[in-house]
Amino acid sequence: MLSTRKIFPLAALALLAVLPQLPVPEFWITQLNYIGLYAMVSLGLVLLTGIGGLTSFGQAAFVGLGAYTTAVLSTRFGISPWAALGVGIVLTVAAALVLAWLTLRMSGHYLPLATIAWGLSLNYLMGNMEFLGKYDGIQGIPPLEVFGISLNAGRSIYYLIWAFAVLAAIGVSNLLDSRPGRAIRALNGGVTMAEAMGVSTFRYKVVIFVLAAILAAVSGWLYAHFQRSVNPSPFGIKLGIEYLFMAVIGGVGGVWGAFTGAAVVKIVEDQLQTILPKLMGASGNFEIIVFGVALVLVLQYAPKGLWPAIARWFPAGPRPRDWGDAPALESRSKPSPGELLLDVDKVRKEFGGLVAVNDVSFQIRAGEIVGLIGPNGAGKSTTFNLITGVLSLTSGGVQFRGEAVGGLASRLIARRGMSRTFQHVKMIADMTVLENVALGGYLRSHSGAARAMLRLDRAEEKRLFAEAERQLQRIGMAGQMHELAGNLALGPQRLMEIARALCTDPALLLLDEPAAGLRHKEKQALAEVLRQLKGEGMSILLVEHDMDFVMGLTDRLVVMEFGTKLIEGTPADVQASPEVRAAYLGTEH
Ligand SMILES: Nc1ncnc2c1ncn2[C@@H]1O[C@H](COP(=O)(O)OP(=O)(O)OP(=O)(O)O)[C@@H](O)[C@H]1O
Repeated sequence: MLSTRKIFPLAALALLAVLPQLPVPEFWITQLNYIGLYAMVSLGLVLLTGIGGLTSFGQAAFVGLGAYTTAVLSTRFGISPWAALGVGIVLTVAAALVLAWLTLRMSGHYLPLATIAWGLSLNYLMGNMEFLGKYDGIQGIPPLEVFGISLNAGRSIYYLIWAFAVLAAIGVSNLLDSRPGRAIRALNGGVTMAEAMGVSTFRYKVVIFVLAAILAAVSGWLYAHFQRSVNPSPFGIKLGIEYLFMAVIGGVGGVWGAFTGAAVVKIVEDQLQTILPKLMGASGNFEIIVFGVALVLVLQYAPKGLWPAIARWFPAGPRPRDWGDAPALESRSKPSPGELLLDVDKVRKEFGGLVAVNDVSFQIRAGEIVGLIGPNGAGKSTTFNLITGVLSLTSGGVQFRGEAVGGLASRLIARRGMSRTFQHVKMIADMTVLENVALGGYLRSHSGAARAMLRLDRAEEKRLFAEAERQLQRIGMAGQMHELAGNLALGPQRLMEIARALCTDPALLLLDEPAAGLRHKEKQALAEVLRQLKGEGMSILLVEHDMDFVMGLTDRLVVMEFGTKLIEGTPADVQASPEVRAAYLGTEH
């Protein structure tokens, strides 16, 4: 039986295919052509802005690059439009790489500003270069040919436009449901978690920026051969902003939001362009005002855009469990019990004049659970972040399995077998528990974006889901694997983070205040899971504020106060220590 989830896209595809054969007025075919072209560009923005959290106002310039490349090459040099498409894509990738290289390492507003500058300058270039026909542009662009058929009418190029648009949508949705897709979806919540899972966040930012640019350039190429002429006006900053409108109004969270947004904006814009000047009694682009107001309203009342409201009618079922017989992922050689695993040697961190961690040393041997405790502000989290590479050391060193890791990026430390959770849970709230945990298997798998888009990664995906399910079983959460992570209570969310860390196949598990904010019952469940992991031979470093929680659980405790190691010993030693009592009583009660 086909579900409504499957029937809807098939019906939409069938309708798209027969429409030009029906007596539909030419006007609507033209509208649909524009919607397909616009949707491709806003699809790139869904990937870039909605999923990856990066904003670009310069997509119209990439459309222009694709359009002008084919216009120049086909009219001035007689080069085939298909070859010109290849050249356009190469130029686009080169321009996108340069922009990405310059801006993506910087945080904040550099990318939006750089894309505005890029959009303005390219548009200026188009409008002022003799060679590009200045503001008149280039006319006489030949029609496209496919298998000897000339696509010289709206109804014939329609098929090519929509073939590209549908293929792009399928490629992007395949990408989002894959190993690189999970890494891309992790970008939006900041880079720390993704890096801790071994993801090079810079690389994926570049990947989505380049992909979005390619989608825009292909749309521009189709546009040029559909219009048969180009001029600078559709590639300016106004359209750059309009593409963002489309993505936001339709819904930046998913592929079909791009199509919804393109359709709504194109159709409403046309109507407004005829109605508003009549109402106002003057000519002008009054629709911009309406769009501005609409955008504010959408952001206020439907921040996820219009598509999620439509998608409610087609609820997705749980992911079919087809990984039952998938072979296990490869695992690393395990340290032998008692082997020196982590050697923290006089690590120091200064923030300006404040010494947050003052030459702290301790060791962890394989099979131990060590607790790092101390009152608020003692420097526990900073020490933890120094070990995991989130912060750089002022001085001192960290050795892991005999190898110096101090100063390495956190993703390189993760690669060596340290895996962590976070004091404030970091997850992808709109992904299922299973998918969140599968992100932990990132470093144990290899498929890249191209394989994912072509769906060549399914065997590896099965192995990843099988591993994620195994880790969820290990912590007793297999029953919740299909739930959205954001819908879980804090206790299960913290356990899910532990399963995600276990999915990396760690030699050492680092837990940052795992019991913080948990209710008594949830703390008990967590302690039970940690005891069981210890029973299985897992080595754990636990940063914890709650003394009672660590007492019954750890082999050894390192107590910090004011950035310095106060004492190290068994829980009994620590409990009996007058200094520790003073530290806790003095600062807390
Ligand atoms: N990025 C930073 N810049 C400046 N000071 C910082 C920074 N991070 C931490 N500190 C300071 O370093 C000291 C140690 O902080 P840290 O968060 O490591 O303590 P903690 O023991 O983990 O405390 P808590 O239990 O409250 O998390 C504090 O005085 C804190 O204000």
